[in-house]
Order: sequence, then C-alpha cells, then structure tokens
Amino acid sequence: MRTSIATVSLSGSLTEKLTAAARAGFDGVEIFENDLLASPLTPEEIRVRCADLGLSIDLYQPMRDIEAVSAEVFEGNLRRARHKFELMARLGCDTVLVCSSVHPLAEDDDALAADHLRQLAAQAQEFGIRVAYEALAWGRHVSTYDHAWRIVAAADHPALGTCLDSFHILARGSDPKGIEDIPGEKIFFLQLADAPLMAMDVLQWSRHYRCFPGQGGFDVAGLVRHVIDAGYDGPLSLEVFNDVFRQSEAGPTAVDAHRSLLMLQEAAGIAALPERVVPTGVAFAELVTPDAEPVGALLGALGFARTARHRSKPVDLWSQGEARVLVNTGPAARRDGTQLAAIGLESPDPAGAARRAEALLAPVLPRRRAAEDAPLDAVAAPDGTELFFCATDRPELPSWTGDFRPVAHPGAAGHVRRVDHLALTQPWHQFDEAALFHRTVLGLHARDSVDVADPYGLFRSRPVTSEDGGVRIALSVGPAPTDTTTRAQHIALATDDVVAAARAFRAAGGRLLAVPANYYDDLAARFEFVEGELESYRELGILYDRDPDGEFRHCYTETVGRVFFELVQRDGGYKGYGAQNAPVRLAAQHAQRPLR
Ligand SMILES: O=C(O)c1ccc(O)c(O)c1
Ligand SMILES: [Mg+2]
Repeated sequence: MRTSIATVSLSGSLTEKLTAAARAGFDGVEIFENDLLASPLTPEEIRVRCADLGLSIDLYQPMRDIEAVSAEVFEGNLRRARHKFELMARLGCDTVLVCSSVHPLAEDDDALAADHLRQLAAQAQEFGIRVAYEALAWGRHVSTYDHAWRIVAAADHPALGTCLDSFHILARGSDPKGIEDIPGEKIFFLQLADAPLMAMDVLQWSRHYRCFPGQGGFDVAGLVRHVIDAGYDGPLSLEVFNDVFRQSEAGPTAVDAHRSLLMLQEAAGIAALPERVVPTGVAFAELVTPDAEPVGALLGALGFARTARHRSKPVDLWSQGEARVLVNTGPAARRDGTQLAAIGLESPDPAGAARRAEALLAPVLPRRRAAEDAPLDAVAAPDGTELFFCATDRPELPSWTGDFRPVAHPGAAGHVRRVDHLALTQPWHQFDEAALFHRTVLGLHARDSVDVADPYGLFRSRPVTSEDGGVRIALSVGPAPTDTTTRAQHIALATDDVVAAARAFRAAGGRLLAVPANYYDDLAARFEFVEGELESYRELGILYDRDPDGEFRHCYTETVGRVFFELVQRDGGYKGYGAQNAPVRLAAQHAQRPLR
C-alpha cells in the first residue's frame, strides 16, 4: 500500500522533513499546518518541492473546532474553512482533516454536528476537497471512532468521510472490529501510531509518547487488518507526536518510521518481505582497540587463548569454548577507542538474512572488507554496530574463519563456554528504533523493558533474544550520553561455575569489580545459602539473583575503554539478566571510574 507520514512526526524545517520522508521511501506526506505556516516557501513552491521529491500531499491538517456550535460561530468557521480550502487548492492537496471539537461552547448535539459537517463538506466540494472527520480521544462530545462515523453517516455527503487514527481508537480501548461496519469508501484516511501502555491523561499521552507501530504496546497491525477488511485502500500514514523524535535527526527517524510500516504490512498480511532468518548463536564479538595489550591481558586472564591472526589485517582471534572475540587494532580503533564494533551472528542462511535486512532498510556493508577476504554478508545496526551473518565451520559456505591463520598457542584452559549475551548501549534517541530493528531485521523477540536506578539517572534496558536464548542482546540507554559508565558495552560470558571462573581470573592477575558489603548483608536477609557460599560471593564480588525459574550468579571485570566483561552462571531456567543487581553494579562502576 502507499505509505505516508505526517510532517509533525519529524524534526526540522518543512523542507528537511520532506527530504527525509522522500529519502526514506515514503510515497506521500500529511502536511501539518504549523509546518506550512513556519515555512518560507509559498504553497505553490511546497507543491513543486513535493512533486520533485516524488511525494504526494495526502492530507492537510488539522482543522479544529468546526462543528456543533451556534449559527453565528459556525458562520465564522465556514469563512475560516474557505481560506484553508483556497490554500489547499494552491498546495494541490485534496483531503483535509477535521478533528472533533474540544471547544467549551460546542454542543452535545449529533444532529447539529452532522448538519455543520454537511455544510462544510458542501463548501469543500466546490474546491474538489474531501473532509475527513476524526474523533480525538479527548474530544468534548465526540471521542470515539464509532461516534464520529455515526455523525458522518447521518450527514450523508459524498465529500464527507471519516479519518481513523489508531492512537485515538486504541487509547480509548474501543474495539477495532467495528471498523468493518464502516464502508471502505467512507474511510477517507488512516493515521497510524503506537504508544507504550501507560495510565495517564490521554491528551498528554498522545502529544508526547506516540511511537511508530511495533514500538509500543498496541496491536496496530490488528487494527489495520480491520481497516483493510472494511475496504480501505488509501495510504497507511504515520502520525506520531513524540518528544524524542522532535529532537532527533529527521533522516534516521524517517527510516525507522518507514521500517515500522514495512513490518506492519508484513504483520497485517498486506505485503511480504524476504523471509525472516533468525540467528542461532554468536559467532564472534569484535572489539576495536588502539592498544591490544590491556584487552589481551583481560582476555588472557579470562582463560582465552590467542588462536589465530587475520591474514592481512591487525586482527587477532581469541577463543575459548564456543566463545570468540576478535581484537582489531586497525584504523577504526585509533579513531574510536576501545569498543564493541561488530557482532558475528551464526545464521542458517547468511545471504537470506542480508536480503531481509536490506528490504528493511538496513545499510548493507561491503561484502568484502578487503579484496582477499571471504565474502561476508553484513549490515549496520542503528547505533553503527556491524552485524555479520556467519556460517562458521559449514564447508558449503564461505566462512570468516578462512581469513584467519592459526597461531601457536598454549590452549585455552578457562571456564568460559560461550557468549551468554552482548549488552549494547544505544544513543539516547535510538532506543525504540534499536528494539524494532532487532525484532524486524533479525527476527528476535523483544522482552519487557526494565528501568534501573543508576546513581546519576535512570538506566533503561530491553533484551532482544532468539527463542532458545542462543542469541541474547541487551539494548540499553543511560541517563547521560557523555558519561563513560552509562555508555559502556559489555560481553557476558557463560560459565558453569562462576566461582571457579572468578577465582581463576583473579589468580591470573585479573581485577573484579568490588561490590559493597551492604549488598551481601542484604542478600543474607533475602536468601538462604549453604555454608560458605555467601562468603565466596562477598570475597569475589559475585552478585546473585533467584526467580521461580532458576538462579543467576554473575561478576564483572574492570572496564577498558567502553568495554567490560561479565561472567555469568545460569542454573535452572533463569532467563533474566540480574536486573535486581544492576543498581549496585552501576554504582560500583561509577565508584571505580568517577565522573569527570
Ligand atoms: O493532538 C492533536 O491536537 C491532534 C491533531 C490532529 C490529529 O490528527 C490528532 O490525532 C491529534
Ligand atoms: Mg490523528
């Protein structure tokens, strides 16, 4: 279906918004009145600009407080409307949105509202314009879609229809099934927005917290299904009022927005995308670092061995069990400092995974980083992390391991089995985008987001995982974008015996994050431990959590650049990440590296 986006959903000037929408692949836009009023371009110039960008102007909005008022006030409203219709003719836009009135003098009189909307539509028709009447969730007398439709039906004018807005419908808790009772040709427009489920004033909720479909808690795809079944064939248009999007760059927001519509159409069964290829495991994590020494020392103490070196580049492969870490001291490292730059994901079909990613607007990276390298399918995540789709040790497919030559090594003798999870801190304005990206592009499941108290703000974390936990990525966003502790990324390594792993790490010269005694006094109050167990945790800085599924024990290394390691032991079916312990861990990391 055609896709459209309201200019209010993007930041910047009108021309910046239009350019971003066109580049992201939208077919059209809804022009918000304020964006037009603030633009130095004349309506004719805006029309030309849109045409040049290949965008249709699908809707002009909003017109407010029109209906169910005194005859005298309505006279004035019609005059006001005429000016807007003239403007729309200059713009080349044929549909106007009229919101249900919030005016204190509006009367609770459906017959009067219908009469006024009929007169408005008759005037619009003279300009070749259609009026789409929308129920605002906080409308004074009309606040539900079915009520708005009853008034439109009663008015019975060919230039009058209804505009459905998923936010208003779902925020009111209306049953969207009833949409199928509206004739498709009377649904003049469909606006889509999701929102996190919150108990708050609906106007504030709508104006500040809307998000793109798939990023909140509403079943927007289910609603769209009903609208399609009603016979609607107009555009799918995003109308998202969101405080974060207002501040972030329009280009990436528009891409995020368009990705959400592609995903929505797949979910609603309207359009197909290349099939989902869900990764089955972590092939490697790649660190870039200007100085291989401290990272190497840390990996060595964790029991990793340097097992291979890239044939042509300054990249070492460190291995232990199924865990592999690449340490890259190439040019990017000198630029960016020590950080987690890439993730290799084991993929059943690397080329298929890349095709889906590309269809979902992920930037595709060159297949070979150098002429002699094995071809690898890779894309960039929103935060710039490179994701490689790998087929490790599958002779029928090219493997990244072919680019590495084994080096003599003493053999890894540690307690690490594999990568348990990767924790990636997102730029503050890309948290929702990152979750949607990992869900749609990688086919991972987004779990509930948790808020954790950091001593200097709030830290939010949301895991995205494969069904069996073979891939777990914890996406997070911290309070202060410039603060190194909350920008840290980490690699969590799975072990069957975290006490032994921690002891071995310390014996090899590694330093574990020290955890305050108060934490252990509290643990003793919350849980019963076998003799000596708590003492080991206290000595080593091991944190503990238990839930009905199982137990979790974990500890942390010091941080190099932006990166630290975690050793984790999961027992039973524990699926979490020790969120209970995160405030203590964050405070300890701040204490270790005071804010500058
Ligand atoms: O918040 C508002 O006023 C507003 C305006 C126009 C819309 O289409 C809408 O859904 C909300
Ligand atoms: Mg709306």
